[in-house]
Amino acid sequence: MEDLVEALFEAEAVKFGNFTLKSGLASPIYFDLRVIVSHPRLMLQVAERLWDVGRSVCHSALLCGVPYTALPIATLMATAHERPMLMRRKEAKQYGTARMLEGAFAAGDVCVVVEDVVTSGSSVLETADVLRQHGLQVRDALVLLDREQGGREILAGAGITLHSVCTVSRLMQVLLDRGRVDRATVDSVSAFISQNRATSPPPASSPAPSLVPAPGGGPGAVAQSYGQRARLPSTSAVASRLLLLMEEKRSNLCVSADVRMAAELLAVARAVGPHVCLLKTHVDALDDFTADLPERLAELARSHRFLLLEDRKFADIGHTARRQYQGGVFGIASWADLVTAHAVSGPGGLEALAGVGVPLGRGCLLIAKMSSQGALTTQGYMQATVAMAEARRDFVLGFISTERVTHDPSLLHVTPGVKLQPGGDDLGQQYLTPEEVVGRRGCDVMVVGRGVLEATDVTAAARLYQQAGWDAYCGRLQPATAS
Ligand SMILES: O=c1ccn([C@@H]2O[C@H](COP(=O)(O)O)[C@@H](O)[C@H]2O)c(=O)[nH]1
Repeated sequence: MEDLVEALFEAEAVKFGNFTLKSGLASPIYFDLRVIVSHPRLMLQVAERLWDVGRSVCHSALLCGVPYTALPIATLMATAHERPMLMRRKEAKQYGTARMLEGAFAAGDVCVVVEDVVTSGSSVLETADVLRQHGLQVRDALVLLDREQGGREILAGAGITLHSVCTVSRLMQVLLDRGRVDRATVDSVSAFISQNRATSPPPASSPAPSLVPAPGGGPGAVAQSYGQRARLPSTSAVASRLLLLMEEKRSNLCVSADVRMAAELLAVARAVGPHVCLLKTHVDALDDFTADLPERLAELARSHRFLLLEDRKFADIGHTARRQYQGGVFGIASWADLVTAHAVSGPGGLEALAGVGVPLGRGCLLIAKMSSQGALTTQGYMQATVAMAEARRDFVLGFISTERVTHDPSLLHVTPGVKLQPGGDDLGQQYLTPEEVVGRRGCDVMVVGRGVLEATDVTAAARLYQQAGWDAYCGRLQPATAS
């Protein structure tokens, strides 16, 4: 191991100086393991040492390298030890199969994640999430270098054991013993490491929410209670209504009542009513919609204290969207507290919807990031959606999204694709757990459809999800605000 550390130093994979990290922190040490592709012997050495530390968990597992640096390393391990490999894409292909994961596997297969450097563990978690969403079991990750900044503990919390070839303190000791660095450098690195330990992972593709202050100061959205957020001056009336209701009912559960018949819809509303803050409908998918249905639903919503969300996903030009919202056989604006809309048509569509909804006290959730595999909601699209929401704060109370797209605590994140077991369906739906969505990603409301509807006891299933969602929420609060 000592020789490997020195070889990494020689290859300039470890550097000392003053570096600004992606997070904005100034660090006295920098690891750039990408350079090892130019050193074939070193590559082989790294792959062999990783195999050594992971031998007991790798011998019957698939291997998957975190893109990109660990991809060639995992390839060397897989070929040398004849283990099948999987390749995770960073972005789904925009043509052909649109797969996020390449290679052959079956649900239940065990896969070991391979990574070059672990800091908070977020890159390993991103890859593990994709693997788990495809039904694979991920229990172990191998890493060349553990920076000892909280990644091991965070991964353990997600059920993943980290096996490392080397830690940063061991690496510094080797370099000191071999006269490659002086004592002052060792001390500054160790001070930096101990002062910059993560306690929770940042959500995928964005900075750690609990560390980001809310606009105007104070803790970020994730650390504040629903009740506190309801009372912020920037929170709209309709968002505040929902947040207070969530606090009062101790529920961040939205059941998606995707049924075919009106009687079934009413039965679901009755069965889950006490356990939800929102009931989501697709009234255009009912075989027997009648004009009296909305009032019967609204009556149940009043008696059980939940709001109605019609998941209409408006996407047309303003002139048409206005008619679809206000008129037609469904008369959505007259009964749905909230609706969903795509940002794809630009601000005109939203303006038209707001023109109808605001005078009626209604709200809108803009669709920022869909749950389905290969969704075209890219980072740029998500940012543009947030900008559009910010311009119509009187109407837009938040987003439909599988991750937080803003740290503003007065905007809500409502997340579909939730089940107690991660996985997916055969048409691209992808499921995350309540703990992942609410606890780790910091989303606010979880949308559960088939997870509840396909249960033999719908009420008991709703109660179970309500508890899981609430526990995940309490777990992310600052101690002073947890209830
Ligand atoms: O990105 C999205 C947006 C909306 N949905 C809707 O949520 C439910 C999910 O149902 P499950 O049975 O839990 O899969 C469904 O009504 C979708 O239209 C979504 O899944 N993803």
